[in-house]
Amino acid sequence: MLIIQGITKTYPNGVQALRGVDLTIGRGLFGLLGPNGAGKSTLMRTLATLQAPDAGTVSLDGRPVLDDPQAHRRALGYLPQDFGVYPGVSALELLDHLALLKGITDRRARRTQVDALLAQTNLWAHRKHAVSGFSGGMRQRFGIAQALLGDPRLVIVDEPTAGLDPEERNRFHNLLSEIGENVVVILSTHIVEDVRQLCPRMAILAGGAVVREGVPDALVDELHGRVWGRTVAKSDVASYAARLRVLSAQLHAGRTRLRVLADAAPDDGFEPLAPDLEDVYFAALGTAGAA
Ligand SMILES: Nc1ncnc2c1ncn2[C@@H]1O[C@H](COP(=O)(O)OP(=O)(O)OP(=O)(O)O)[C@@H](O)[C@H]1O
Repeated sequence: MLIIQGITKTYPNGVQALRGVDLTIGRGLFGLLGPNGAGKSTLMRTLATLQAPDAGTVSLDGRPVLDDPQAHRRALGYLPQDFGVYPGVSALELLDHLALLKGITDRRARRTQVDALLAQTNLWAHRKHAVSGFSGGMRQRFGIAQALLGDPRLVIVDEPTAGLDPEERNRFHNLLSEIGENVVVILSTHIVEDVRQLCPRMAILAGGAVVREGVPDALVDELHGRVWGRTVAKSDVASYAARLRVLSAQLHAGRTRLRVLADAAPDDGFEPLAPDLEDVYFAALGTAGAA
């Protein structure tokens, strides 16, 4: 169990990236959803003990994390947003090296673990190839292999599926959900679909604060009867947006499909829609999604 209380962070340039974040996160995949700049990476780096917050506490299984980062790091796996690798070094060599850095000094134990992780992440056949030449999906799977070194109790993955093609993304999802059976996994992302597919619990972060938290299906149910749709001419979108709470405005065959949040049909042209997680996301952000 990971308990985050009152985490705040203001950068030296005055940007208040986190404004008192409280979250309690149990075993399994937890989705942390938020737009660019919401503070997700700042929170992930804080949990990874790579930067200190101005205030707040974090505990993992009852033990304080920020007081003793060194000890905590051994229980932690982290796949950062930008994962750099040394050019020309094979997956096997690099993973072995990272295992050593993580304190797995016994040669035999290290080899056993490295081999098992390369197999688990479906990279065994590529173990002698340079990671720098891997495809995006293989690289991210390697990122998971290194994050799992040392059997961490908490695994943090920051925007891991950006740039992956659908097949690679699927494969990566399966790997993540497998891992989530045993440990706390925090998946930070701006992709609603990732959270919908993978996470039994989630939170939405916006402007450095948690604006929504819970079970995705329950959050969707709360919007039942409040989401309305209408197809309009592109030129009319602005006038609808001025008087209604537009959740999203998406082009469809040259016209615009509006999804609106309202307690009753705004006018006769609107039909009731089944809410989805994207509606929850945009309702929480209080802004319209991309047209
Ligand atoms: N080192 C830094 N110095 C100053 N400001 C920063 C720094 N890192 C992040 N910020 C600012 O803090 C805010 C939160 O950034 P953060 O990277 O945590 O958000 P994010 O939700 O992860 O977004 P993204 O998906 O774009 O990474 C942003 O306004 C960002 O510009």
